[in-house]
Amino acid sequence: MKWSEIAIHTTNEATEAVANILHEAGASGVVIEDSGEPERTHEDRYGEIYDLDPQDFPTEGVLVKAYLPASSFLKETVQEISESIDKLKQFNLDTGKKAITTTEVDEEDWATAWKKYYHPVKISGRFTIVPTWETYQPVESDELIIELDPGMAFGTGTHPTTVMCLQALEKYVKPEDYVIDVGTGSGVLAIGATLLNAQRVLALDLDEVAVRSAKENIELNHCDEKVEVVHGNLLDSVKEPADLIVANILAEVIVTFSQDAYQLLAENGLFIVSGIIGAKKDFVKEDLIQKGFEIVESVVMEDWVALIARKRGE
Ligand SMILES: C[S@@+](CC[C@H](N)C(=O)[O-])C[C@H]1O[C@@H](n2cnc3c(N)ncnc32)[C@H](O)[C@@H]1O
Repeated sequence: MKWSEIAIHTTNEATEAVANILHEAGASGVVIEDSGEPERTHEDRYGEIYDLDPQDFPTEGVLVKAYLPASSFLKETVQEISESIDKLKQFNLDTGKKAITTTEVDEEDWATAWKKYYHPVKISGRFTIVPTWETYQPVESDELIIELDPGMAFGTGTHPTTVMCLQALEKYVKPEDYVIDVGTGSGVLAIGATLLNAQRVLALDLDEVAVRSAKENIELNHCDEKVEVVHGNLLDSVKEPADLIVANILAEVIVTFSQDAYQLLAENGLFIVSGIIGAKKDFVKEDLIQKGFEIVESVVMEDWVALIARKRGE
């Protein structure tokens, strides 16, 4: 699994605000490397003094690093982060050089480090996402727990686009629905639909790694009897009509298969789409209307948009 490391060189005073921006951009964890750190005295939890290697730290200022599952949203996410950092100047915060670099890192480098920062999180009225290595006791009687180890696939469940899809599923999935999840990633939306009592779910992804990860998570959540995971491009291999199609994929990709989605959906069937950066909302909206959908709802979270569209009668 590949991760995108986004490193921002900033100042001490802006560190917390920058870390916050990275969390809001969906980072599962943020690491802070302060140039002053190696000079401080450190004790481990057994009371032994240890030294830090100065080579692991910047020579001046602070490096704030965030890790996100490598995805097609990297360019938009970096742009969003950069704009949010620029806005900090309004609060008279000196953000320093604000040099942003992105690097692809391997699962092995990051796998153990990021888990420290990923904890159970309630993301809607009923859904709580719980990492597999945490124990969690449900608080509400109707709470739905999704256990996840995103491993190498996109979908810690906490990215705004995923959260909006899960919230929409919670609102619109009806028992007995046949649901298709296009670009399933970690399988999080397919699991969500199953927990909401969808009759059957088809989860599709073009990435073999995502297909493996989705299968593992679906089994972990005891949803494998209802969910079929298939390796494939968008809706190319699908013939059977669906009641609801959900896709958290880039705007440019949504418009390439919105016609297929329309044809596959039963009358009044719903097409829930996210992965749309704010500036592309009208572009997707107009495409969906032109293909025969009516927009039922439009939801915004941070810089991202989700649209819920209904297939109008022929
Ligand atoms: C942003 S992730 C969404 C993951 C998950 N559904 C979620 O909401 O967290 C997009 C997923 O779409 C998959 N994908 C991208 N292009 C695809 C295509 N042409 N056909 C099928 N899946 C695709 C990617 O591999 C990735 O797993």
